[in-house]
Amino acid sequence: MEMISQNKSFGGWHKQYTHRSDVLNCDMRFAVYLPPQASAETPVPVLYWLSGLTCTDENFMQKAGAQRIAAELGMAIVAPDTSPRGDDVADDPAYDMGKGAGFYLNATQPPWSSHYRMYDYVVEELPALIEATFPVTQQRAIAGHSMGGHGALLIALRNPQRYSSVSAFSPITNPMNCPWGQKAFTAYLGNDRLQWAQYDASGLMAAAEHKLPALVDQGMADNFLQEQLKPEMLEQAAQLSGYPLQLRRHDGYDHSYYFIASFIEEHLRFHAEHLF
Ligand SMILES: N[C@@H](CCC(=O)N[C@@H](CSC=O)C(=O)NCC(=O)O)C(=O)O
Repeated sequence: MEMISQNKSFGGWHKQYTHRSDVLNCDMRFAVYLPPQASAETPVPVLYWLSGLTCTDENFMQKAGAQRIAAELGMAIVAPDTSPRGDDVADDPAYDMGKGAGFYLNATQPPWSSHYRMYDYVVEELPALIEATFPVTQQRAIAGHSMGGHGALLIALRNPQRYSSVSAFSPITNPMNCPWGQKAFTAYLGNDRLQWAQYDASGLMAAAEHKLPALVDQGMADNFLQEQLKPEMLEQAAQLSGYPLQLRRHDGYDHSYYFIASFIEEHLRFHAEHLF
């Protein structure tokens, strides 16, 4: 693992690293924010942030303004990339397929299956590396935006024992029934809808038994709201299983990081309630 940048921020440190990923079979980059409290004597819990289509580890760290509150709360934040990277990794010219669009699943179909295993990377490999390297505890929360909101929800729903809480901004809630999800699932998973269902947040929430605190914020001026995101599907799923979902709608907010920056403090404080 190699550190490629570091910046002091609110008394803590924002750092970027590259490392070899055995799961993804390529070199990867991630970012970590370590608050001032983090030390071998006082390890801190970690919030994993999953970004959306076209993003890298940088979008959240540079635009969300999360570092001030993370420093106050004593919470580390880890932001992975959104797909495998490198010259030998399959890609597609469209922004919603291939690099930058890993959808946090394990692809089963060629040419994607040789690298696209973001589910295993985020659930297993990256936390193991983070916990072996930095002064952090095994207390974890997970959050994300759009495609990353979908990733955070499905990963928390499938691994409730690994996280204390989950939150999302503008998540894709029902990828089996929206154009972004159907395109990605067909390419990465083939036509078997039983495989698709393993990665559908609404289906997973409707059937959930072990329930985590869950917060979702959705802007009502979001261009993707009706065709791609469909928060009402997650709401219906939560009603079916009695899931403790807090879904908030905000007039006038769009899909951008201006929306995320407006409410990220509330998400960090929500996670802190359950992490500490
Ligand atoms: N057509 C756009 C689409 C890309 C986009 O809007 N990406 C969002 C996430 S959308 C769902 O996952 C994003 O977070 N963009 C990065 C940012 O910093 O705002 C395009 O190609 O630009």
